[in-house]
Amino acid sequence: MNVKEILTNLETKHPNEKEYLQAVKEVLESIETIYNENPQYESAKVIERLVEPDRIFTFRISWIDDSGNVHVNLGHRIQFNNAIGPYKGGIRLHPSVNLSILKFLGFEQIFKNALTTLPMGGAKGGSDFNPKGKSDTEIMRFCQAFMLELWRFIGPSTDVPAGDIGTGAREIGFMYGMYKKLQQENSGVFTGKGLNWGGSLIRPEATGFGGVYFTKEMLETKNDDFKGKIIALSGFGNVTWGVALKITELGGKVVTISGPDGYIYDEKGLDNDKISYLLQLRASNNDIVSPYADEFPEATFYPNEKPWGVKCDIAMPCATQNELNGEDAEKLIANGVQYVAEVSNMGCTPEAIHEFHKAKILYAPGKAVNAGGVGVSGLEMSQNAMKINWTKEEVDVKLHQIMHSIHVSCLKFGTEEDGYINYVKGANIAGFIKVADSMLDQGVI
Ligand SMILES: NC(=O)C1=CN([C@@H]2O[C@H](COP(=O)(O)OP(=O)(O)OC[C@H]3O[C@@H](n4cnc5c(N)ncnc54)[C@H](O)[C@@H]3O)[C@@H](O)[C@H]2O)C=CC1
Ligand SMILES: O=C(O)CCC(=O)C(=O)O
Repeated sequence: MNVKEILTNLETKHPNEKEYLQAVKEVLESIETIYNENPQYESAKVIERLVEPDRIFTFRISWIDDSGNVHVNLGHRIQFNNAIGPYKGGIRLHPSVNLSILKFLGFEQIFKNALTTLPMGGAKGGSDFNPKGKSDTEIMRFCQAFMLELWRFIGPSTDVPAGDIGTGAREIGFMYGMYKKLQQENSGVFTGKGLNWGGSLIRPEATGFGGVYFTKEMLETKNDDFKGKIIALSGFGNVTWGVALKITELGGKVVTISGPDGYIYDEKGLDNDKISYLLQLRASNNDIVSPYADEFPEATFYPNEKPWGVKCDIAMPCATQNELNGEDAEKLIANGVQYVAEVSNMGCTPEAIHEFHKAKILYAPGKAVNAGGVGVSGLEMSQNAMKINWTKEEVDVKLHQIMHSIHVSCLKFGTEEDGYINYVKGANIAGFIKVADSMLDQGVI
């Protein structure tokens, strides 16, 4: 494989898809050596087949707001690769959604899902619908209209969507309700469902909890733990909530959260009441974090700034892609950061990752750190298929096993000669080998 040549071809074909090209470049650079050492990959054109989605569905969504006005949005589902199992991945509802963003997310999802040890292929979907300021009935009408198009392409053994930015239990409920009405079946076609109708315990917490379990293993490579550590988080959504909850339980202190309007510094740290308040803040649909400082006056709100200038031991981006850049990384390093665990998908830019690697700071990518979310989605699928419910403890044990196994894979493929762990390389190689070998087994299709 000639990485440069493949990237040049992709850039020519998809010139405006910068996030997708960024995600592909990172994976190709990580796997280049192992790929070229195994000529069977080249002769089966594994990479050329892997970098293009199996198919993309794009559709118009028309819906009516509470005042009777008609709105039109675009919806998409990218079914990227199903070599190891049914297509699986979340649905993002955010005005920034476009094909480049969904393709990068779907591409990352292939390797992430492979790392979980469970049989799930990679997919992603979403719409440029903006949930900000919408009423519950408007969200319901949008979700129903979205599903009116998507239902024909998904199914419990074909493609199983779930949540992502802007899609939580409420939206999954509305989408699942419409799917069921159209398909006339009550099956595990979504994950992240409500507990009363087929959901799994711990799925809401799973991305955050899994991220913390993975970070705990990173710390343990240096005989370290969370006790007394200062942690900077971004975002205030589902993932930030789960991460904050588990870190606090393990004795760490979360001092920042953030939103598109700026960041909050809370020197005393988030306690359980403050963490519960995050759920309220997210459910308000205003997408601003500043009300936290009104509710808890000991905290300070810094408008239009990111949280990466504060002094912390561990940084965990939890909001969106490319939210931590090279300059942010330099600031974190100057302030003594020791570990960076990316919980958002592709939260760090290539320049930031370069800075962390150069400074030998342990940095792990989203596809490893946040895989607990889709991991527990896989466990939800298993429970649905068996028509049983596991207890909280049973799910949590399995989530620990999944995160431990991902960490072991990263060590196996990412440990360098001097002992430094390159988690990017480790996660990409481990995920790639499983998918590529499955593609070889199944012939050219
Ligand atoms: N929900 C899940 O199970 C999983 C989520 N993730 C990733 O975690 C991240 C957060 O997702 P959730 O917490 O589920 O979503 P959410 O909708 O609950 O929260 C998203 C947070 O990110 C912030 N945000 C979104 N877009 C932004 C932008 N353009 N600029 C600044 N802030 C922005 C929002 O203000 C909010 O605080 C995303 O990168 C998502 O892809 C990854 C794995 C699973
Ligand atoms: O639970 C899932 O199926 C997917 C969650 C997700 O979208 C992700 O891992 O980025």
